[in-house]
Amino acid sequence: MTETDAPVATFTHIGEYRVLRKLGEGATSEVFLCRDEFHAREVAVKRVRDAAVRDPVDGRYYSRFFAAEAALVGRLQHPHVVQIFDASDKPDEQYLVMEHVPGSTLRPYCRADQLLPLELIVEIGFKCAMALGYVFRQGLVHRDIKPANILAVEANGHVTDVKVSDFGSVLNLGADTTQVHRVGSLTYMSPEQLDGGPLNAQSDMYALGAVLYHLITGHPPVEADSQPAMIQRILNAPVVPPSERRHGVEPAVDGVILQALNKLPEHRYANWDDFANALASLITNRQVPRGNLQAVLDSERFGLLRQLDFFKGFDDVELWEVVHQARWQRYSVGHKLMKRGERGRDFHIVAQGAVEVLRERQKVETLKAGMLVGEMAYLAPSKDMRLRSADVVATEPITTISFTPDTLAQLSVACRGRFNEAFIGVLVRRLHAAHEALSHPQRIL
Ligand SMILES: Nc1ncnc2c1ncn2[C@@H]1O[C@H](COP(=O)(O)OP(=O)(O)OP(=O)(O)O)[C@@H](O)[C@H]1O
Repeated sequence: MTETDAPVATFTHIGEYRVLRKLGEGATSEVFLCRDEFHAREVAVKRVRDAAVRDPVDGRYYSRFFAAEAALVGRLQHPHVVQIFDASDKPDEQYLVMEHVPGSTLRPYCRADQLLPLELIVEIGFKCAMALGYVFRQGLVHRDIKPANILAVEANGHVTDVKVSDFGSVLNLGADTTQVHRVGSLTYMSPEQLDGGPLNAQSDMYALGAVLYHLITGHPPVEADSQPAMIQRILNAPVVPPSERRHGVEPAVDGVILQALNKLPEHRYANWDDFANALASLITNRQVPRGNLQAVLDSERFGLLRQLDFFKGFDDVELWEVVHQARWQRYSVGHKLMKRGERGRDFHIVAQGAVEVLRERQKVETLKAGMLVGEMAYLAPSKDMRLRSADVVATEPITTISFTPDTLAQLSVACRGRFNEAFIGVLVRRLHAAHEALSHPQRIL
């Protein structure tokens, strides 16, 4: 649903949150943009409609859905999952306070006249698969993945990022309290979910496959005139390959999407990482046409970081922080990344290619992908030690990931901790090598 400019009717506050305007509404609730004065930030507050709670038939279900989502306050912290900051479950005022996502949802992009470029759809799929993998590792199955529940961050009319939202139907695999079964939206629902069978990560995989199918083709994978016919088709009818409905879709894309949509959960992906990797490889293997979205896609950056030794100790969430906070740059052969005698505190990690370290024009070292450049000046305890001691020149085209003390300071404490551990590892290895060289000088001759 798109943002509406409708004036807010009768109330100025929801709890302590000052209402600024309405953002959208769903079947049971309205969502408002509000000001959180205490944290000095704007938040989205989802307020359950009084009528929904009082509904004599479905009211208790709505309360359970609300409780399931409210139980996640502070629990899900992933760049592609909408954060839930706070909740109130007073009977007369039930609301959730969430991170505000500026943009809309993926719903408008399912319209045949508003389809997104293929590479962006695959990139969206990759981010959602990684996010749902994180959610599943917390013991949760979302159960209602659909375009309206994936928020799209938009800037200048373009989708730049996505965040999975609306955990009202979440199934907690580890909880022993009674949970509402048979929830979800029919169009994106897996056969086993329809059957009321046991649910696992594979049910959300089917739903994500159905969302991607809709985004690619402008049609859901299964369509029918009536609900019974729809159920029959979801259970039995083969899905038309996306390539038959959109020009330029390669068989490899069909393969990835149709595997997620397999009627049998055991024939889908074994785990979320496999699904995410299958999507990422469509981009790295150039099986989706490359437009001019951005030089390097986030999924490629993420994939690169995962391969680098320096980031071995980082978990997925921390790697995403690096993807978003670092300055990524490409340089051609001969570019001087650093000059001897210069002062500076930024440092780089070579992500692709190689550089040479030169002293008095003599090569002293070649640094390849995953190695650090300039970290000594960054780590130097005093100003006089911050002079660059060598020239560093690209000998191959390079991609660098760069940080300044300021950008590093914006990372989470956990992520900065990982950097410190990785720095210590590098320094110990260097000390060890110097020690070896001193004790066995012949080895370096
Ligand atoms: N965190 C957010 N930031 C910005 N807009 C949001 C946010 N959460 C929801 N919205 C907007 O509000 C609309 C309704 O939200 P949501 O889908 O969560 O309500 P709902 O009542 O649970 O819907 P339904 O039950 O129909 O799935 C969304 O479609 C979106 O436009």
